[in-house]
Amino acid sequence: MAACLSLAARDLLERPPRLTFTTTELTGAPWAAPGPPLSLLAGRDDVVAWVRHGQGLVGWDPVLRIEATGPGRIEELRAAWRAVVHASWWSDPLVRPGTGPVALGAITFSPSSSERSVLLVPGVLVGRDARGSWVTTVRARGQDPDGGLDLRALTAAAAASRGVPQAPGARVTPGARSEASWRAAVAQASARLRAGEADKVVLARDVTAVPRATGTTGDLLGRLAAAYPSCWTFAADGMVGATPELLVRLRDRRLSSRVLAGTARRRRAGGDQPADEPSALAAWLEADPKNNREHALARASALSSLEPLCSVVEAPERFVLTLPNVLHLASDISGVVAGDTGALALVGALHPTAAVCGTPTPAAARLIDELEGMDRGRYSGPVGWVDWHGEGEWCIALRAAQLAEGGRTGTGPQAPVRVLGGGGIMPSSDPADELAETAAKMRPVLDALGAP
Ligand SMILES: C=C(O[C@H]1C=CC=C(C(=O)O)[C@@H]1O)C(=O)O
Repeated sequence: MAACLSLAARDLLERPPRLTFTTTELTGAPWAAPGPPLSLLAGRDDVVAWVRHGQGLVGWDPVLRIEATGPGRIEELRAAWRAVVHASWWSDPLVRPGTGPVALGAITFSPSSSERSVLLVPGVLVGRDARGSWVTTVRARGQDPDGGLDLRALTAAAAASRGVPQAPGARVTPGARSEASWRAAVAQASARLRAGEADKVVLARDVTAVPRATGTTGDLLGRLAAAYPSCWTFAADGMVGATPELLVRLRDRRLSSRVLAGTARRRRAGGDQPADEPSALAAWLEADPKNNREHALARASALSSLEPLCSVVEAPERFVLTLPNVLHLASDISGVVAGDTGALALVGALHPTAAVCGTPTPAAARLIDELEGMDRGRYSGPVGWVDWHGEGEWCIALRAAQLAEGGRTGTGPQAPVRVLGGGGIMPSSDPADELAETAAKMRPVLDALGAP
């Protein structure tokens, strides 16, 4: 395994590393059967992942880490990745989304976060789409090509797919603030919205989960993906989760985005109480004025950010997205991108959306700074991947957690895990109800850890 080169995006521009990427098609039984790619991460820490419905990308052994902070972080990462691609050689007989040079990244919500925004180039990246599987290996130019990946061993690992171990169980303790103090912040936010400071603000909170036994990031991801197959299960630099919200997908100049805002939580069966019936909850959600107003604001703000960048934008009627823990009002937006705008430039134009910040953006961001009382880190920031010609797929890091030490080897999910969740606050919000909503949004990660 080659050492990982860690560079600030700005410094990298002067002298980008010269990498060689080799994509090879993976054929044969294990690559066609259900199982890979996520099963390849079983037992591993320090991984990257982007998987939905059993397809996507999983990688390990990072060779390059590009870091940026501050208001220019997205643009700096974009420029640095472009410089890396320009300085690289690659061989890619497949030329499909996700083949050839690819970097995965996690970007902070706030420009003033003390955490770093990163793009990571894994030394081994296995991909799978509807047409088949492949692996891309990366080495620094001049590095011994024979020190590369043993394809037979990789295929044997894919064939020996083992089940995901049970969740270890975890103890949950308060994060930056207690539940009572978060409810007080929601009450203050609603009062300030009623006074006209903004239309909507999204407030989040965190809890700390301490697993009761050692586990690995790969196993945690396996449990998340099994429970939430329609969400994007992701991992980059220890930021992990299973998010339902697509910020932007850019493929062949066509853009897609899924805006979510407005939530009904599903209660499980308990005692003699039956579980909530999704169709009844959906009907309630579709008729609820507070949730509809919240969704309309998020949808309008996404459309106004995208319209200047696209030659065509389409946004059919909103619909209800049903997940195991919650239901959301959802709008799918599609468009054709004008000019040569890449995925990271679109991420920069869209972030922060009204689904994670509020509206109008500057007033909502100010309320978050004043009332939330914590650094969100990469939670509710963009997470995703970018390829050699700037296309890719980026979601919003929701239903997510930050593992300690970036999830690096030896610090897997036994070390404290910071789990975060938030909700759109409106003038009429009920603090207790908003708190329960954040708890429902934390369930994916807490269940994957086995927390009660
Ligand atoms: C901020 C979160 O969810 C956002 C996305 C969907 C619905 C939301 C809501 O109804 O409040 C939030 O805007 C979160 O999951 O932490």
